[in-house]
Amino acid sequence: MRFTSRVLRDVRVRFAPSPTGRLHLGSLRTALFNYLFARKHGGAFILRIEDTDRSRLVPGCAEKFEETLGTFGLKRDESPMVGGAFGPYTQSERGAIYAQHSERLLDSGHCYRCFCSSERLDILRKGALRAGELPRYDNRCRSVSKAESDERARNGEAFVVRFKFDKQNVAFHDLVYGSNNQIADEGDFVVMKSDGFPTYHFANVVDDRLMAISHVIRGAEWLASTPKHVKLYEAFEWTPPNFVHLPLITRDGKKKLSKRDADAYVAYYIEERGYLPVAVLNFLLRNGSGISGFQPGNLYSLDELIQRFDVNLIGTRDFMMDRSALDTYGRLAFRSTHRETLLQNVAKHLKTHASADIDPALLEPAYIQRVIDFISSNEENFAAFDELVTGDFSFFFGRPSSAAKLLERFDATTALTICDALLELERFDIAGVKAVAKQLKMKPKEVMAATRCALIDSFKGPPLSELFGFFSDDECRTRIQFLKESLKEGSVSAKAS
Ligand SMILES: Nc1ncnc2c1ncn2[C@@H]1O[C@H](COP(=O)(O)OP(=O)(O)OP(=O)(O)O)[C@@H](O)[C@H]1O
Repeated sequence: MRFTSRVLRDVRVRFAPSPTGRLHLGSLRTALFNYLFARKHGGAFILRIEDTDRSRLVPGCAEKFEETLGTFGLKRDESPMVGGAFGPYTQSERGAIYAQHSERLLDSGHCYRCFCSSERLDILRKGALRAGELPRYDNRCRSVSKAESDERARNGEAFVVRFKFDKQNVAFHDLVYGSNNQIADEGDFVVMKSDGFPTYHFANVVDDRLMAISHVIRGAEWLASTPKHVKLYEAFEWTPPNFVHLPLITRDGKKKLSKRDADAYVAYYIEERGYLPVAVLNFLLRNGSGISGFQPGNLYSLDELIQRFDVNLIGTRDFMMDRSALDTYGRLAFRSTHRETLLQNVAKHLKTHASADIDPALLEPAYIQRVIDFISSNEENFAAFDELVTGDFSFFFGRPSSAAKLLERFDATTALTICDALLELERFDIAGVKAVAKQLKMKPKEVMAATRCALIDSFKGPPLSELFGFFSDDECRTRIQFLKESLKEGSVSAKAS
């Protein structure tokens, strides 16, 4: 069944992360698809916080999710912070709603209380595993009479609420994966835990219904649980929403990227490394899935992505995280970003990440502008701001901090002699360096290499003539003088101001 790509009525989608860690690239991709779908069809994009797993809560996460979505321009129409007519949008604040709905299914006979101890469940689980089977509850408490169940609950006995799961006729249609009857059959599943909190499945169904969600767009790891949800909708006599499961970003082609992967955090790429958000979004879509006319290597704005988004084009193949592609988009993003914005972002990143004793003059817009012009005039570009702080272009914002690099190629006496001779120059230019080479009876190439290293702490990099054009004579002298001092002290760790 093809999905008609037109403006639909009453489209409401939700991105529903659990606040158990920072947002990672996989979740961001799923959030992006939700957002594109909502905007494409004139609908609402909702953020719901699914915090029913109390044991894994990380304080502050939910607020950070809102901030991160904002950073990427994924504007929420409703959320815990934005508010909205269907709130509260945090599941832990919806306890009374779940209790009331579980009562409803207890009354209708679709659910029952289960008093089995955790020891008994453990024995069942281990027995199944020993037999090479999937653990499955044996539905024992189904046979406890209503009167006995009420009595035991009144007496304060601990219980969970289970749903009578009939796995017949559970097929459903998914807009990406098509007809589906995958099923994780664990027997009658829990809807309310003994701590009074709902399970993911139950809260999800109740909230999606009460929040009038038209399309459930989430990662494919939930495909196998969807039959449970379908059965819950049936029990409530509700029409299920449309299901749109998305392929997952994997670490290695198999394992789903998750909050436990330290280098998968969105904040790491934006705040630490300094990639522009639009670069990350394009990176996440780089296999073209869901985007009409997608050309790899092109950079698309969020508006263009909305225009091109088509749910029928979402493929079912999982997507491996290959970070090397991110730099390509990083470079494209810098090239296409408005100068003013770029300047502000560079300054902001430097203020946070450069060393505390950085010369304030280096943070002036005019200086940053010169750096950017210099880099782009060399047909080069940076992919992320951290290249200006710790990477190939860091020499613009920090002087060499030791003579270690120079000593990789020159012995200390030769290095010192070259520094002394360079410091005698009135002007720093190629002719001056050649004159020094002649005076020291060295090859010009060698003295040029030493000079470049004194200026930028590297034997590679822009032509020396351009470096002389960029740095003032005073700055060249300061850098060479510093190196001379370090060589004299024999120190390799002295810090430049
Ligand atoms: N690797 C992934 N690729 C694509 N979507 C994902 C990925 N991981 C999670 N999602 C989706 O992102 C949404 C929010 O997920 P959530 O915040 O619970 O992250 P999670 O990584 O699944 O958490 P956990 O740490 O419990 O594994 C869900 O719809 C989920 O299916």
